[in-house]
Amino acid sequence: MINQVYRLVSPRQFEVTYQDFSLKSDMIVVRPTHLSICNADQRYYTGSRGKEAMAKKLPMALIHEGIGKVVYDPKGEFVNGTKVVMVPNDPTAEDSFIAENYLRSSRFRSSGYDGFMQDYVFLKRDRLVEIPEEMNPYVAAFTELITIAMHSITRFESRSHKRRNTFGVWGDGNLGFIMSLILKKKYPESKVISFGKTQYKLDRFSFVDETYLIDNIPESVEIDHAFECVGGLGSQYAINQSIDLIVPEGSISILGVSEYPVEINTRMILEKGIILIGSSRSGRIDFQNTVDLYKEYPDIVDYFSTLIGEVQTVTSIQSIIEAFEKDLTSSWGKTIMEWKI
Ligand SMILES: NC(=O)C1=CN([C@@H]2O[C@H](COP(=O)(O)OP(=O)(O)OC[C@H]3O[C@@H](n4cnc5c(N)ncnc54)[C@H](OP(=O)(O)O)[C@@H]3O)[C@@H](O)[C@H]2O)C=CC1
Ligand SMILES: O=C(CO)[C@H](O)[C@H](O)COP(=O)(O)O
Ligand SMILES: [Zn+2]
Repeated sequence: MINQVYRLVSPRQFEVTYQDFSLKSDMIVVRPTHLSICNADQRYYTGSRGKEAMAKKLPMALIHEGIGKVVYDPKGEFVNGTKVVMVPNDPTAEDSFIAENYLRSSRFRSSGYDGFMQDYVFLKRDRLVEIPEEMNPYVAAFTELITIAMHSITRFESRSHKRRNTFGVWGDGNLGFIMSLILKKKYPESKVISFGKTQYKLDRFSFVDETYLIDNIPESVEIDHAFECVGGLGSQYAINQSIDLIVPEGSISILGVSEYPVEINTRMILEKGIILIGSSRSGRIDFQNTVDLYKEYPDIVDYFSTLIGEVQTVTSIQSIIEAFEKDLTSSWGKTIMEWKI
């Protein structure tokens, strides 16, 4: 069958390409229904990813957050119409110690390899996870971002000491909101403190114990473990602030992506014996754990729905551009594309 793939060819410019795909393969065919824009996609769309990376990775279809419906399963295990979340990481090897998303041989969609902006996505059998039939599709669309927080919490749990009285989460955007919410659900007895730059954003974090603007933190505040969900240059300030507020031997999980290296206070990392935990992307197990989380705490999906920002129906390349432009000017939440092209 001939598939249409919508690829970014240069900043703000998409082109359709046609790919022949044999239905005789073992791949499952999924029709995307709801796609969600990540900051990483925006860095390619706007060209801020840097010349070298742009030259190396383009042309490619963007988007690694999305859901769809199964339209063809050669083995018939998935009934046609089954709603699934698609896993963007594509491992080519296994390792007993290194998770699939850290193997250098793995491919990741919309980072040098075509993402979900296609008429149909062809996936290996373990690269999709069924979602609850009745689930809000606009929330389900950004499940991948939720798996990022789930994955980093799994890493934190196996690497940090067990005193978890107080968590500090830096970032008053999408990932900071998701991280704060999951920590509060998983550790109801712990205090969760969210740190941000903008009061009206922090006002949405109604479920945490305390929120602070980063330039107005009382001296008495201290935390056992930190999660940095900021990215860019702001991550430098956030990491250093968390180093200052952390109790010795705590952990700092770093999730924010920075285009350039940032300067951090290594002297105090040493003096306090801090454990730094880098966390990037996620794998199939994190998607399964996230769907299980939706089932265990159905109210969490309602909280996540406050992150639905712009919704754009996509029927043409022009409407893809409109979605990315709206996302750039939106001050809160995720931009979702209803994929009807
Ligand atoms: N590790 C991974 O696998 C993944 C990483 N990411 C990365 O995580 C980062 C956050 O993503 P997302 O939440 O979607 O982005 P957002 O832009 O929605 O959130 C970042 C927020 O942090 C705020 N901020 C800036 N500086 C500080 C500071 N010093 N302290 C506290 N908050 C601050 C920003 O405010 P303002 O806008 O006013 O500056 C913004 O509200 C990005 O770098 C993204 O690329 C995303 C997905 C996966
Ligand atoms: O968003 C992400 C995962 O959800 C990662 O930040 C993204 O994959 C980084 O990719 P790149 O190296 O292409 O910027
Ligand atoms: Zn992402």
